[in-house]
Amino acid sequence: MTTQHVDAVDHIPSRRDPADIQRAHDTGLVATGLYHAYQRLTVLDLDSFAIAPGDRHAVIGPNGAGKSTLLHLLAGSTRAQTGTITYQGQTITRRGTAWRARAGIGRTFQHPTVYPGLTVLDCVRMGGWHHRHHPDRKPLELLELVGLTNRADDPAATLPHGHRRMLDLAVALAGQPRVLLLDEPAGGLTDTDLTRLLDILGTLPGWMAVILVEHHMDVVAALADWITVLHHGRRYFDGPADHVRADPTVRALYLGTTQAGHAARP
Ligand SMILES: Nc1ncnc2c1ncn2[C@@H]1O[C@H](COP(=O)(O)OP(=O)(O)OP(=O)(O)O)[C@@H](O)[C@H]1O
Repeated sequence: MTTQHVDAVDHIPSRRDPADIQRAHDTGLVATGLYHAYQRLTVLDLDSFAIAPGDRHAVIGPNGAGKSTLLHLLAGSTRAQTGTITYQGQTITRRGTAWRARAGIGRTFQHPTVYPGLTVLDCVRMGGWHHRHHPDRKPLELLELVGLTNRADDPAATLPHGHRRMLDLAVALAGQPRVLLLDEPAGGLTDTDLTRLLDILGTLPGWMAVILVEHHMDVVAALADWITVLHHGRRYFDGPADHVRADPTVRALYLGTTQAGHAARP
């Protein structure tokens, strides 16, 4: 792929409506001036990123674009080197993952791991420990949701990859997130689990904000109302999901074809 055209694009501003951004500032999750580098490699350089309750926001882009890094910074598992993150109007830039999880920022992982030695059911209980007196769904209900009822008493470490991914989702939901960060939830799923995932995503409560990092475009299409395209850590494009998915430049960039170097950015 010819990337010169893309590399020349620097800090495309978000097209989000200022009213939506204000709503995100007041009630959602907002990152401003986020920058992260590994040694001398800049992996994320975003002027702003905002999500309000009820938003369904996908982040797509080629491998290495910085998508997971953005989720790590929002979840607190990686400390932002520069920038500010606020949640419900409060600055949380220096808060750790446990604080953010308790506050309502839940996540799944690109490479889900399980608590060693715990059963599948206990993993879900652990995910909801901070709501144990007021669970909105019982752990067994969540296992039923993700299709793992018959594995409840098995050691979680014995689950195959796709089932670990579904368990990871149940663990995240047990934490009753108000903002749910999903890192490639469809990766490696069987068709059956993929169908189940789409069903689950379709039933998430309307007030929940979801940030979806995903390569599987059917999943993006099913969930997202807004898409940000990252490339080399920068916003290459963002807009309503149907506009972004139809855009030939984005398609070319995302698919890694040579057209990306020649098509004009809209
Ligand atoms: N711990 C690390 N140390 C050094 N470089 C890293 C580290 N984690 C990520 N990177 C690099 O940062 C860049 C962005 O990685 P990131 O995982 O955020 O990309 P991504 O868009 O999620 O990619 P993918 O779609 O392949 O998961 C990549 O070049 C990656 O190799």
